[in-house]
Amino acid sequence: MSTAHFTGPAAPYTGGDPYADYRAPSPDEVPFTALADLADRRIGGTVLAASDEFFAERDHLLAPAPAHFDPAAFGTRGKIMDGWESRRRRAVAADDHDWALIRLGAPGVVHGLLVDTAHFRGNHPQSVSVEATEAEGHPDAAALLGPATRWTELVPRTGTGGHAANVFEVPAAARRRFTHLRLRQYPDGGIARLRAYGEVRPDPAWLRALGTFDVAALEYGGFAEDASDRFYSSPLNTITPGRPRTMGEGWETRRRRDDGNDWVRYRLAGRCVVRAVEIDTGCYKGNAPGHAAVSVRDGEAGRWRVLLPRTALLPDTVHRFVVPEAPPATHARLDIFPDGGIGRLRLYGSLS
Ligand SMILES: NC(=O)NC(NC(N)=O)C(=O)[O-]
Repeated sequence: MSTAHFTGPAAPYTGGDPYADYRAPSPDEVPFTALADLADRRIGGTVLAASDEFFAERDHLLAPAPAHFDPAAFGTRGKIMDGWESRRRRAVAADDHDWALIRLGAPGVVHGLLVDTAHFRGNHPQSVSVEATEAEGHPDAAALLGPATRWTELVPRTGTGGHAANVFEVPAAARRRFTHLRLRQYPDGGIARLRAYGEVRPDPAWLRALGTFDVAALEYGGFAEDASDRFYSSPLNTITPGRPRTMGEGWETRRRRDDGNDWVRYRLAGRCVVRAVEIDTGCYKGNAPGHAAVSVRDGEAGRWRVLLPRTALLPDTVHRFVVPEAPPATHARLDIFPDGGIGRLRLYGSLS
């Protein structure tokens, strides 16, 4: 069964902060939003095709930042909207709709979806549905829309609110590995963002062929399970691809005023042996941690064993450490002393 939070139509924008009357459930009501967004552009998600994008391009759907609204921005086609927006259909039949095809950045099991209609007030869809498929290789839009593709329903056609976070839990029967999504909006309208929260399931043959890879990386099935502090940014940022370009693209904690230290606990791609550790304090110049340590654990109940003892860090630096002899591990823990920012943590190793 799908859990829908229908918030109804939205009121017109009357000035001031456009998010002041945005409707969203609290994070406690939708725990799946703490999982990784498998459609995220930063790990390779893309919108392959859409039936119509007259008012606003489909690519906005997967932008990582919340949708922006400038009341004064008009272009030659109408109001400039930060989302995917189709034209108004005329002579609408019951099943008429617009659609978009999304390739997930990382294949995986989707636990819940967010169809965000931020700033679409009089022009949000009346209802939406989402399906998913698991495809081999790199099918294009024509192949995905062909008769050979088997689609599984994640969200049945459900009423959507305007200027709201429309969240849907995926039923247990549909919690399988998928590579692509089809988002439909009935009969037409605008959607600011689509997020597909879940667990990454990489291709095991690819990991076997790689041999040694970053076993903490989100794209290979790593995850930041817990952290001492999420004040400025998410610890998930530390395991995303590439180097951080700004402080906002890493994990930064608030200034501690006690004797403790900040930390992140990671679940690794599987049971692995780590051979090399990379700690990147990229972009953290006045707020890099003084020191860091890395420990690993084998299984949920395993004992933490030190992989990299407490070591001094420099600001804005990629630090590389070869690990002499590491035990097999399923989890890792990064401790920073006392607080500060970490751009990336890379744990190079192989599945054991
Ligand atoms: N004010 C609007 O946004 N109107 C139209 N949309 C855009 N983007 O201009 C529409 O008809 O939905």
